[in-house]
Amino acid sequence: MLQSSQPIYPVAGIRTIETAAMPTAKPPLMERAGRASAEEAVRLMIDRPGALLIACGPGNNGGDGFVMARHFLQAGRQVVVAFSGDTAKLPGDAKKAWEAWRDAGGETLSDLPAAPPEGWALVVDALFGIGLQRPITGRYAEWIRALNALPGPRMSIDVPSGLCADTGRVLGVAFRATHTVTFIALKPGLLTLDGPDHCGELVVKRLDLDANAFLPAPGWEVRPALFADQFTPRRLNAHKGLFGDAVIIGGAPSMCGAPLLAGRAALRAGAGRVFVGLLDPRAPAVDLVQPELMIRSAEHALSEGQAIAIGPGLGRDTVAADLLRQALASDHALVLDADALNLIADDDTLAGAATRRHAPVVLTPHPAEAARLLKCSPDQVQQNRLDAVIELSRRFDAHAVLKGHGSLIAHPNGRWLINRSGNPGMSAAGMGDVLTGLLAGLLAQRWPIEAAIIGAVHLHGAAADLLLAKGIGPIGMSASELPDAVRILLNQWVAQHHRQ
Ligand SMILES: NC(=O)C1=CN([C@@H]2O[C@H](COP(=O)(O)OP(=O)(O)OC[C@H]3O[C@@H](n4cnc5c(N)ncnc54)[C@H](OP(=O)(O)O)[C@@H]3O)[C@@H](O)[C@H]2O)[C@@H](O)CC1
Ligand SMILES: [K+]
Repeated sequence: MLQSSQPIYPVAGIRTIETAAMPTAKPPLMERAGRASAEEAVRLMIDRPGALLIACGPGNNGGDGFVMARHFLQAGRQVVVAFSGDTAKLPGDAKKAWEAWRDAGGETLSDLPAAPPEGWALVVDALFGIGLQRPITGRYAEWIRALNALPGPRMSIDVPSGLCADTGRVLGVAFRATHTVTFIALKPGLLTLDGPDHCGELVVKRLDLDANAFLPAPGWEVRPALFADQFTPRRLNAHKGLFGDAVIIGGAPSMCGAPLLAGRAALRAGAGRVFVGLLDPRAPAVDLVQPELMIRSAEHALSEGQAIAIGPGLGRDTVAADLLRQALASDHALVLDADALNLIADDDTLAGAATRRHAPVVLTPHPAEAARLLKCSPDQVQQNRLDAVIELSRRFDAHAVLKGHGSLIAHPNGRWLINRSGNPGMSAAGMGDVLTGLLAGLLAQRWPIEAAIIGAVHLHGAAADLLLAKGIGPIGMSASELPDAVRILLNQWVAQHHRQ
């Protein structure tokens, strides 16, 4: 079954939902959060006898930890709680949770104890959640480093402490969880930049709240269910004309590999025909590995096709700029990648032509290209990837994909998504060209623009995950291996969808 997508809220949205739900919530939300954490912890401690350690912080995240500790104490499990703050300064709900823990007979240590000889059954991080305001220093930083050094499973409550829940940045130092239980809904920072490295396995506990009923979700996690409408089985009486023509433009001298990779990906995504227009006058007339690709001069190829992707290996000279101008003037859906993005970043006239286009435009930058387009540094883009992709989409009135782990997609209508497929095997040359080709291939088959973008981004990562599962990578995974995996997945998903 194709799992449905989950909503994503920045911290401000989670706060709005909490504030609306809190007055009537029975049992209170913190009780639900502590209980949900305890249930998840039980699963992680199967076959792990002995004590668990819960490190509690000075806010409500710590409160969740005290509730969780009380559940284990009452169930007769040995649990050790460390809290270095002043209980008198705990916020209301957390103070009640500490009192209930104390009244149940729980003891609170003011420093981390030494681990028992057999190790902890589980280490729980209830130090900071969505209220983290600044980099962690001093005693809390020491605690996090010490906890990270412990063997065995490590669970974070709501957010790994030290991770910014909105951006995925590490503020000072962050707890490295093997499991994270997050409440109400996903948050962007858990899914992009350094978030996935710190969350481990991520589980959402909704606390019996329907978040969308309180506040419509601004963002969504990418899942195949979002583009499954396009999974049409092919009629027996099909012919290539039904599946459209994709056009890839690029390949200046010494850079022909990039558009050829994109072309192969477009074929594997199912395009009826793929034209590759190369700028290099001495380019080979045929791709001997993929002779189905129809290699043309760039000018010639531009007159073909239903969907155009321009940029892989394009170069930035006047010939390239002129081709980009022609592509922008066409009526077709247009994917801009690599040097096409760099040209637009450097030339206001080209940027204006991209922004004013009637047919859809998709920008697919990596962080450095995004920085050039936004006239800032790659670091600034990475500091807040979500804001960056939304700003790109707004500024160019275009669809934007910001690549990198936890790729982000923003549409001109304001909707955004985060993709979770993919792995470090994709940190290799040519992977971006494959994404560009997939997009062109799906657009050529007349997938609606949003479905094509979401589908291409997800397939791209899922194909790499399939290779990884077969032992092909992450080390040494290469871009030319991806298109075959894309084909397998796409056919599987279409068949699966029609069996349901
Ligand atoms: N609200 C609800 O309904 C529910 C909330 N729930 C739970 O509450 C969590 C949010 O709780 P929260 O708002 O109290 O924030 P939290 O993450 O505990 O941290 C705030 C404390 O940390 C401090 N502090 C911050 N940064 C610091 C730093 N770098 N270094 C040192 N101190 C720092 C900050 O101090 P201050 O900035 O005021 O000096 C304040 O004392 C949420 O993630 C979920 O787990 C669930 O129970 C469900 C219901
Ligand atoms: K935490």
